Amino acid sequence: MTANLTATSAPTAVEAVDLRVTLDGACILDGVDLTVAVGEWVTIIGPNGAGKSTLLRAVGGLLPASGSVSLFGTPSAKLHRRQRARVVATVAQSPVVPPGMAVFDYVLLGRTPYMPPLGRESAADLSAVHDVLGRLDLGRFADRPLTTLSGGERQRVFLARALAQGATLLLLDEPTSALDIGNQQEVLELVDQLRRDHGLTVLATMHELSIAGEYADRLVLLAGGRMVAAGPPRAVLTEELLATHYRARVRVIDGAHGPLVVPVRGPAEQQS
Ligand SMILES: Nc1ncnc2c1ncn2[C@@H]1O[C@H](COP(=O)(O)OP(=O)(O)OP(=O)(O)O)[C@@H](O)[C@H]1O
Repeated sequence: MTANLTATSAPTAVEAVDLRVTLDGACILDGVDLTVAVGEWVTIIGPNGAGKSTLLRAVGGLLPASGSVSLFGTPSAKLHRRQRARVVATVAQSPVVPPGMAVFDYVLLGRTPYMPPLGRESAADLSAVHDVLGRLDLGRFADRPLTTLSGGERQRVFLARALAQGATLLLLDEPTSALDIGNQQEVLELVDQLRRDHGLTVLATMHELSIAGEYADRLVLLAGGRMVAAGPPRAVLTEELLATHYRARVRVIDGAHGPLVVPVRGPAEQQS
């Protein structure tokens, strides 16, 4: 089991203990302990295949895992699907977009946990969607097919659906992977603002290390299904840890909002 990540005595949004996931006979998560305080932003980093998405999905109850997960003090196993959906919203790496579906209808899907089975949306559901579209400056896109939006606009719609769900824990799997650098910053600033305005808790995965460190309160470094480091960005984004676990040659520079990780080439003789 890896070291516990408990950093504060604040109420916890996520408490995962000895989380293990085996898929097709392969051990993908190998005993991970993770605590995320209410209102905190924790980002999971690590090389390709480290188990980042698997950890996020296990926390969200989207795949079977052994060990235990509690969400806001309630064992996740005791939450029915609809109850869990009111607490935690997941934005997948590439959400499936039903062809031709308009933005409004897509965001309305976020209200499913509040609708009776086979029932229709209520006035409160419609009002919640209008509200969230307004807050995210998406009102003008309401009738547009989602597939016609740009990557950045679409990412805002995915967040809108998660917010319409009313959940206070956001699980974001590489929320910026399809975005240019400007849109990356815009989307992450938006998440941070929503976090501050609405007391959301954020657990994300990310490959952009400098950006990960600028926005997260704490980073978790996964490698081979194990947590190999965790703590404030300055403690995790070190040249030594990144060389060991990413096999990356980098320089880490002090930035105003956290360490900045700059990839550097090796000496010329090593490149031929
Ligand atoms: N159904 C499955 N059967 C066997 N192995 C699987 C299955 N699903 C995922 N894996 C493996 O689990 C490992 C972890 O996958 P995961 O997607 O969690 O990694 P990741 O850290 O998010 O990777 P990336 O950064 O590339 O997105 C990978 O080696 C992947 O091939």
